Amino acid sequence: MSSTDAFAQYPSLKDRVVLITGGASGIGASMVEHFAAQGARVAFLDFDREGGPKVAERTGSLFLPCDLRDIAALRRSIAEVRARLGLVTVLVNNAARDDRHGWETVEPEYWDERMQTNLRHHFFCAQAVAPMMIEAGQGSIINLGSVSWMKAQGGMPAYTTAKAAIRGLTRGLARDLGPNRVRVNEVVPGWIFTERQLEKWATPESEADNMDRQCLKERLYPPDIARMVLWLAADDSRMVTAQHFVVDGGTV
Ligand SMILES: NC(=O)c1ccc[n+]([C@@H]2O[C@H](COP(=O)([O-])OP(=O)(O)OC[C@H]3O[C@@H](n4cnc5c(N)ncnc54)[C@H](O)[C@@H]3O)[C@@H](O)[C@H]2O)c1
Repeated sequence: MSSTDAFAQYPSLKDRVVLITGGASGIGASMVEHFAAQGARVAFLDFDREGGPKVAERTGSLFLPCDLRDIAALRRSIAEVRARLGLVTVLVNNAARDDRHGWETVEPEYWDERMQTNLRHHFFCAQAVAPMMIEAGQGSIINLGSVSWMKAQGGMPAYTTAKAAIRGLTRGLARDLGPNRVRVNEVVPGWIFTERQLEKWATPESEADNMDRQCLKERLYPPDIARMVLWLAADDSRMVTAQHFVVDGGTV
């Protein structure tokens, strides 16, 4: 990152139990690092058995291997987080996969798998942690959306459909859980230069096109998202719920 490495410390995050999905790489790994640096007690679920242990070792966090498409496994993992760390009061629903697919070739099985990867586990993780948040008297759930559908981006209709649905999930759950002091918000990343993006999709042309559309003429990196997520998790945002926050350098 070209900006400062200094970032805010939130006293309310110290010792808080935080659960992050997809923490083994990319934006999720940065969030694990940022929450650990706040003194939070962090657990993350991911099916990457190579990357997960490295992030866990670097940050002193708890890595539980889990394929989030398997709801029974997800529920077992979250019960284990509770047993080992205590009541989860911050959930970041981050895991997803932006595989490209042509609209002509999509079959029902593929469509369903895309929903399982990009949408379904967000709800079931929230369902599993909400009772802990209610017991604790507070909670913050942060769902990761995407600007792709807002920009009418093509080439991955199942992904953009799932990501658009994150907005509805966020607002519906915010209404249901608000009386119990559980907040639900969405962070919407623009194009964030993770290893996967650099490896898979970044070309000089695509980057130049994106930079033309950004007001701020710099690349965005995972910490730019992690720092917005910290604020939404902390008590500093105590009356903020049912909202979405776009972090994209001002893309039109
Ligand atoms: N990078 C971007 O430009 C960008 C843009 C818009 C939105 N987002 C969103 O931000 C979030 C993080 O994206 P990223 O770029 O860091 O992605 P990434 O691919 O770098 O990391 C995603 C992580 O989720 C894990 N994961 C995926 N499917 C899983 C499953 N079924 N079970 C368990 N773990 C699984 C992966 O192993 C990986 O560690 C996603 O929700 C993504 O849609 C990213």
